Amino acid sequence: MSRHKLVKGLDLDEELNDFDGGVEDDYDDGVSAEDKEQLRQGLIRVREVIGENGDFTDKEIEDSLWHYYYDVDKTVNYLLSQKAGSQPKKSKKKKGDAVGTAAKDFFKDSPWLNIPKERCGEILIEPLYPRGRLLGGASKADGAPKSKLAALAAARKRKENLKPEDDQDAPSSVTLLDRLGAKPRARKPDPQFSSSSSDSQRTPAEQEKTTQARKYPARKSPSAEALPAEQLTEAPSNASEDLPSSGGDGELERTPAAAPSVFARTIFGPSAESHAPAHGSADSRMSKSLEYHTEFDFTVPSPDDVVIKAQSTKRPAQKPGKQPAPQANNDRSVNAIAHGVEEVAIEDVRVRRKNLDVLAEFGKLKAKNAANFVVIGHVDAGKSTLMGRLLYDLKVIDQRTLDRYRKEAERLGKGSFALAWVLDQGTEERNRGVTIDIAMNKFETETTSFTILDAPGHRDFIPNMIAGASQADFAVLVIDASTGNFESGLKGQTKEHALLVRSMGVQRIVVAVNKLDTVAWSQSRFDEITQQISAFLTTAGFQSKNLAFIPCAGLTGDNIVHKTTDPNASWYTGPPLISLLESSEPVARALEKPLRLTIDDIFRGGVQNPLSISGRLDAGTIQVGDTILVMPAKETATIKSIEVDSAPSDWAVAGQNLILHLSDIDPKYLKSGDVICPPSAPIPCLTSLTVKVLAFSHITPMHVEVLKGRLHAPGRVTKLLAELDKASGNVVKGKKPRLLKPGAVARVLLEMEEAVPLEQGGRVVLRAGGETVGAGLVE
Ligand SMILES: Nc1nc2c(ncn2[C@@H]2O[C@H](COP(=O)(O)OP(=O)(O)OP(=O)(O)O)[C@@H](O)[C@H]2O)c(=O)[nH]1
Repeated sequence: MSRHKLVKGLDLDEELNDFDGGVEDDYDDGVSAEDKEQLRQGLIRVREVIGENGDFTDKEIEDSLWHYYYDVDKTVNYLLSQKAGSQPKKSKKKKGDAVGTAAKDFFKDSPWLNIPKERCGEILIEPLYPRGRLLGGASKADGAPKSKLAALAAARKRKENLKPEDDQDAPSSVTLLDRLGAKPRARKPDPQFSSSSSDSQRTPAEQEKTTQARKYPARKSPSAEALPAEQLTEAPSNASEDLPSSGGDGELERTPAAAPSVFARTIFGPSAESHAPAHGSADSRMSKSLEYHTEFDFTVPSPDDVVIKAQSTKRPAQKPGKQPAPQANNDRSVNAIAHGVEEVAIEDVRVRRKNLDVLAEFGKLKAKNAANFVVIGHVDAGKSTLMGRLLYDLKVIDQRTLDRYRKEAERLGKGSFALAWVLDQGTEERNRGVTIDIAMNKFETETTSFTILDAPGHRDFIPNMIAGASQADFAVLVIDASTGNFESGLKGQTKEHALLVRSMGVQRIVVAVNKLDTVAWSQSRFDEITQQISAFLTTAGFQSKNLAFIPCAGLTGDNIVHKTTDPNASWYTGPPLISLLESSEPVARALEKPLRLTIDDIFRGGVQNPLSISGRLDAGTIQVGDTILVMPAKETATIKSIEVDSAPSDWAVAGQNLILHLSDIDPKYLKSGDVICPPSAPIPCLTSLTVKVLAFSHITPMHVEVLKGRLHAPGRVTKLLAELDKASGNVVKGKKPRLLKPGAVARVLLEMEEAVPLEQGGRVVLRAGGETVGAGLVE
């Protein structure tokens, strides 16, 4: 399966945007912009529903909305019941009605309310102190009543000022992702329940601040904790009034047992009330008959923590203390993503560089030759079918899979595309019967390990074809030999593709004259096509010795892996396609050059690898633990692990197709087309470059898109500097070009809208208005 298709599917930005826990960066006065918008919309809707029925202030409505987590119905119910004075007062509450009507309403859609009485547990403890009321209310310390929102804002500000010491050294610009990665403070013992001396050493004012701050955690979902029964039955009031001073009588320090939540009380039903001793008595806190209740020291790990820890120690990847060291750059949010994921899954393993001599390792390997080839040609020439057949005949895909494809393709009325589906995995590709993006597949012969880059033939997807061509060592040009189609292909993408691959540095082409079954294996048709294509390719700069032609039919498998047995094709005595592929010379690898890898794709490589990239190593070597530089972002990252051709490896060399799992970088610094290089030898980032260009169509000073692999960057041809002699490359004197005609070679000046990672010798393609207008070399 295509690597691209296998690993795509993660939109980190989207995932990060989806994350809403603990984010405080965009809070203004303690209320996030999102909350404000929810409040604004909620207010409008509540006003619409209430109509004439209430003279509530905006603040009252907003406070109710806040507590009901923007649930308009519940807010309206509450407000109207307030107005009607129908809420039963606490003192008048019936025995056994511990939860109250409002709480039941709140949970009315919850199936667990119907628990048979005999299965209900019993709660024998009452809340240790009156719970904050529904809307919390504000501290009246300053004499003026504050709304819940104002209290929230104030609490947040106080919380900011009360950051623990270990946070104070952190840079002020802590990113969202850092927060994601931060160890949750909630895991620390709650000082309110801690009997530590440090707590008792704090001043009452400090303890008051802590209490206030803790009252307003980041909102995620309505919690039962926020809606105790008493709160649901009483008007908004000053919550702080209801809370005992944490620094006062020390009651809280002595009584760590939490009060039952509304959820618990709803589940346990009336028993909680009926068995509850008088509130505030010592018995209420330490009932002897309460088998499951023992004093719990919150400063030690909870039973859950113990179990989780025990489970985690069974997994080697979860070794505590193996977290990567904190990085200098604190908004390296990828680190934080990794941490965020690891908080809930598996802890990271520190990346250790083994200081391998990669070239020596590669020498020892005695690996097979490796070659990437791009399959090009006009739309519907039969490229995917041909490659599907190749993979099938080589037993890379089995009969069952092919039968399944055939069945599904027939169901869609596209039975003839079954083999193409081996490569075309996308739903849209299958529905439309058209390749859209490069599909990568691998196969091996005795001598060579091949990577197929199946390119789309349709003109709309030329940029994807260019991305594939940029990674290819040679090309297979597929030509539809059927009557009329060869001719239309010539006018279409057959020539354009051939020119493009040549421009990208490809020197060898195997021409598959396909669909010969449709012309009864006519030798004259084959000869005619060979002649025309050969003439074109040699003028496009391919040497005759680097051209090979083969008559074949991908659909029937003739001359693909096995020689045809069709009597009409007896005139052909040459080898099948696979032999021609194998005869390609091993590619010279730029092993000694500085590391260069153009990012092809960025994705989540798994739970342990939240950020991964793929691409072909153009030059140099790389090993696990290396620090790399991403250009043009100029950000560094660490190579956490490497996959070469989908197998884990400690190192990789030029010419290999890799997946690199990264750490210590924010994904926002990565995009397809960026270049990975060593910090000691960065690729230059250019805003202005001179290019020796071959014009495919007319070029004047104009806007163009510059493509190199997956790099697509807008720019402008600002000057036609000189026209060059095609043979010698020398400047043609006396000619100041104002326009380049198709076929002309010239030196042009390009100004880019932003810096692009390109260096001398880099091959680029220029496109404008959906057409390829030229291709060239950066000088
Ligand atoms: N008769 C015959 N039909 C073929 C042969 N090869 C492919 N076809 C048919 O040609 C149609 C197009 O085949 P594809 O493999 O999708 O062509 P493609 O070049 O990959 O198309 P794009 O990638 O979209 O440009 C399908 O209906 C195939 O069944 C062949 O050798 N003989």
